Amino acid sequence: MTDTIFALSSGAPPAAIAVVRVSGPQAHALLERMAGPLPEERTLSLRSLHVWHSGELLDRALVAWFAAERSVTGEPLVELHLHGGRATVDAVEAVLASVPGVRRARAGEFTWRAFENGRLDLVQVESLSDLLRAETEAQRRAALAEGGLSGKVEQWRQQLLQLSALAEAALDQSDEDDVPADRARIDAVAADLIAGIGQLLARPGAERLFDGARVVFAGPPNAGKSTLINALAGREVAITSAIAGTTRDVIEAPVRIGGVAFVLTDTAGLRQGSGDEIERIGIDRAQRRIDEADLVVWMDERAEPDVADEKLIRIFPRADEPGRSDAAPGMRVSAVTGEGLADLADMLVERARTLLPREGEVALTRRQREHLAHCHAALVAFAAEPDELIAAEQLRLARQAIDELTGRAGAEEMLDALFGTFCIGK
Ligand SMILES: Nc1nc2c(ncn2[C@@H]2O[C@H](COP(=O)(O)OP(=O)(O)OP(=O)(O)O)[C@@H](O)[C@H]2O)c(=O)[nH]1
Repeated sequence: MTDTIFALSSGAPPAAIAVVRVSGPQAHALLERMAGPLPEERTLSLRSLHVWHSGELLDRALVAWFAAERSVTGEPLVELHLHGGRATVDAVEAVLASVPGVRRARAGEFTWRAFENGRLDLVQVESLSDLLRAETEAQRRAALAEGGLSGKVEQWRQQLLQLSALAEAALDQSDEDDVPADRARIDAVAADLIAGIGQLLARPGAERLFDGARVVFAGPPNAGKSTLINALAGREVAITSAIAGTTRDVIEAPVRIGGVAFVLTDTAGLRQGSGDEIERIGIDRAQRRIDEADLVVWMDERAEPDVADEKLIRIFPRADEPGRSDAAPGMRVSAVTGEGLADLADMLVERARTLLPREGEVALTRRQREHLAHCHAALVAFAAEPDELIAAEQLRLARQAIDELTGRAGAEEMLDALFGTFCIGK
């Protein structure tokens, strides 16, 4: 029999209220034993909780229970809203744990059960995972929007099933010359699917939102890269010194600016013809970072950047220093006086937003994109395939890709990785 699991789901002690959730076949019986006859379903009711064998009072708490058909886990579920002191929570948990077949939940186990019981599909689990780890406003909104993806995918799956049925019927009829295959309808459904999925694939992905837009600061030794990163980050993240070549490797600082996540990367100064082997390796790495960056803050007024326009931000650093030319290209910035810092921050946010999913729009994670891209490719191959048997195989591949996307066809490793991101009690 399935274990009944419990966990503190919110309000780590000491807190005003600590919610312990209990899910599994014994959940309702446990509540009855502690609190007496079950109150109305899905309604918080005040009850005294007792240790049933000794009669000892555990807490006066708000309790609620949910039938399996209406619970988030798809199992009998109970919530105990306890007074959030350590001793109260410990005492209740100890009583629960003393019952055979009842144990503490592992990380993500409530969500896992919801998935197993068909309450959530994998796309919904991912958006929940994103919501729980959202740290910026943009991430929170995107995770909520992601919730809408599941419905869209289900609609595509239905269309694919319809397409498969049509193609199957056409295959059966192909020997009978007098019955025209419903080719026009097949083409229309396929074209619709290809367009819809293609549109979503063309949008910026969700990973930048969570991983942060990658900004590389590039320029000669002593340009003030590390000092500028520290000023933007509002803390010491990079080593600064007056000795040219201080930053020998790459230092990354995850920061939030204007509600957007960034990773600011300090690179070794791009000095040509450096004699020092270690410094040269640092410079190679810097070049690679520039190639991979979303945005490059170029801090060298004497050299022309070898960086695509759409990711280039040119600044004129250390602008406060006497004798610095007024005619140099780029936005004047001083990490010391603060001149131009707010403008630079605004520009970073503005440029980063063009790389990020638009607010409220569904954005795909890497995993989702991969499966949808497979589905899309199979559909395109299907539409172009004259041989009906090969075309049917392409449709099967498209269906498989969708099923992998929603978790109907399981890839165990991926499930482990995903559920590993949840905390205990979720
Ligand atoms: N006056 C003034 N000095 C600055 C400014 N930014 C940096 N400096 C000074 O310039 C020197 C070099 O700064 P860093 O931030 O270490 O320069 P870097 O580009 O990271 O140097 P490398 O690590 O060698 O590539 C330090 O002495 C800083 O204090 C600025 O805006 N104004």
